[in-house]
Amino acid sequence: MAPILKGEVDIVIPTIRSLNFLENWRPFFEPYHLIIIQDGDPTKVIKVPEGFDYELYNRNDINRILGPKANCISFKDGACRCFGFLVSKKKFIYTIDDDCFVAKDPTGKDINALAQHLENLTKPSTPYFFNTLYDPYREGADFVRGYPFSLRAGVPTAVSHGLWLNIPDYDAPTQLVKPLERNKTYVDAVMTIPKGTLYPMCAMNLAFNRELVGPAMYFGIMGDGQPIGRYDDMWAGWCSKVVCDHLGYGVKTGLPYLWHSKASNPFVNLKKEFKGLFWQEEMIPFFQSVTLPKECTNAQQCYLELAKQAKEKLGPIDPYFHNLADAMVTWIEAWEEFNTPAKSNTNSSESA
Ligand SMILES: O=c1ccn([C@@H]2O[C@H](COP(=O)(O)OP(=O)(O)O[C@H]3O[C@@H](CO)[C@H](O)[C@H]3O)[C@@H](O)[C@H]2O)c(=O)[nH]1
Ligand SMILES: [Mn+2]
Repeated sequence: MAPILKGEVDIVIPTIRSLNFLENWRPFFEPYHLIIIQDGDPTKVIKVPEGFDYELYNRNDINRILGPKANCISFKDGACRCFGFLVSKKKFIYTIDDDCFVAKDPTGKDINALAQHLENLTKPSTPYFFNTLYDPYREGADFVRGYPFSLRAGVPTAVSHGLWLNIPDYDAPTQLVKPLERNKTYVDAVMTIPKGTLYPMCAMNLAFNRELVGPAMYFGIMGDGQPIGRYDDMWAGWCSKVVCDHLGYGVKTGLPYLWHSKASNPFVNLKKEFKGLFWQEEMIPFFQSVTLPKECTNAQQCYLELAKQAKEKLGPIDPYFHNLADAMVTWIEAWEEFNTPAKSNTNSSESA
């Protein structure tokens, strides 16, 4: 079978380890283009398994390409992945971590996670009314009795959030008290997260429509030099959900699963997450109450408005939020620069 939407997808991988996991994904990823963000020491040479089509950026490349704007891209945190979203020219992004492997469905068949994400993204979402049989557009399902006919066309899907077998995406305190917990439950469902409901977005197995929501998929300033780490995907998830709700786009969660073989250390994670564990109790109410003016009609405009409101409402918590709001503005400036047709050549350090 021909690979689905071959020319319209980039796979973005942040890595501070190795890319050996790609061997496991070869049958599914080889037809697609990879954007690899090498985090940490830029002098380290990382090997990309033979046969993959890729471009690779290390910190020196990011600094050279973005100049002063490079300070909006995190160092020593998986948040660096959003540089790949910025330089991509494709409609769809699939992003995955380097400690994730192909999972099996209950029949023992290998799951093609990317294919399921593309299926989710190319079919509508239903954020305004919940369908009790979950995704009505899946084969074998439909809208149940009592579902408003006026809403059955759905809305465009902007985000597809996949899940994880084996090691779940727990915060450090939960990991510490449940070191042996493993997720063995495969739930065969895809559902739209209702309008007005936030969720903890994990970037381990995530796909999105870059044209609809790319500017809102900014992973913040985390890691080296920052008081917080590992809240990158949470921040992007809250921002992008608010933007999707405002613009009338859908966010789905559920299938596909992959197999996460956790490589991060919960004690190290606790140090990185510590402030976030407190701050999230104020960040979330901010996102729950934020409203965007009707004049904001695209993701860039929404995101700049969010930056303004975040500075005003979250700034009093800690000076970090002032810097984060400034970085959000820099990100949009970079997005506009890179997403105008004349500025497409980034000269990555390697390509195949
Ligand atoms: O400094 C770093 C640390 C990590 N990376 C790369 O980022 C991904 C995820 O890292 P890791 O597997 O260590 O993290 P987990 O706790 O298992 O995963 C979740 O944490 C999230 C928050 O960052 C992440 O999105 C979740 O999936 C790997 O590819 C690392 O190599 C990095 O580039 N720099
Ligand atoms: Mn991991």
